[in-house]
Amino acid sequence: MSTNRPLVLALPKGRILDELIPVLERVGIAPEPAFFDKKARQLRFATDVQGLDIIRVRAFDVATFVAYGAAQLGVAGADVLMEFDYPAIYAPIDLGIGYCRLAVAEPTAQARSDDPKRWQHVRVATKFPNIARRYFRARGVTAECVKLNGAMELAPGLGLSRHIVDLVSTGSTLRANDLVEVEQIAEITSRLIVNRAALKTERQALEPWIARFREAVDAA
Ligand SMILES: Nc1ncnc2c1ncn2[C@@H]1O[C@H](COP(=O)(O)OP(=O)(O)OP(=O)(O)O)[C@@H](O)[C@H]1O
Ligand SMILES: O=P(O)(O)OC[C@H]1O[C@H](OP(=O)(O)OP(=O)(O)O)[C@H](O)[C@@H]1O
Repeated sequence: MSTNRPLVLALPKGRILDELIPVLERVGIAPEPAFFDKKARQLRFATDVQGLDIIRVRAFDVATFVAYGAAQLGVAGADVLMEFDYPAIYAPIDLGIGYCRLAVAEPTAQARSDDPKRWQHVRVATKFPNIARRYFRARGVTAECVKLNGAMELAPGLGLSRHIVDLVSTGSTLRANDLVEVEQIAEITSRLIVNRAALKTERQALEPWIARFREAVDAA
């Protein structure tokens, strides 16, 4: 079965976007000019490909749009995919962009005497409570997670938690806030994601896109 509605590709509006633009070029998708204007209020964009639109949403919301089938395709960080763990999402291709790592950090002074092997119960401020809980549970540690949407680095200094779980790339945010990475949870890159049900019902339309993204990554 196939439908005539346009395919929707959900892309994150933040930092991954700059790295995505050359990938889109290699795949052969040219969005309408307004897509490149970060100040534009438009959220849905036509492309030079008939029957393919792009939506620009928050990084976490890419996974939600694709999981619910509102978008058939998307690009999401492995951090977002691990946090939601949506069974409806298939993530076939590592695009090799948006590299960072997910880590446990704590104040530099605390790290001098703290021994991670002795942790039994930790309170953690994080944007990723599910990942953090799973990670600590696997280590036999009970984690009480305080969900924040940003600026986790403030939490230890203000007594909200002794540890944070956050994304780190250059490490400059940790350094600027007197924190140090003590454990790495996962290496993160962004993936092409596909709604599993759509892959069955709209296979003919979707499979060529998966192949083109794969070729674009192999050619990079
Ligand atoms: N240093 C980094 N910090 C945060 N995210 C990074 C970093 N490097 C790469 N990433 C990737 O970028 C994604 C965050 O993208 P984006 O900048 O759009 O979101 P945000 O601005 O942090 O969040 P929001 O959309 O809620 O404002 C992460 O999910 C991760 O996969
Ligand atoms: O190691 P670095 O290169 O310093 O990058 C890490 C920082 O970048 C991210 O924050 P972001 O800028 O996305 O803001 P947010 O905390 O509001 O999401 C992340 O949450 C860290 O704070």
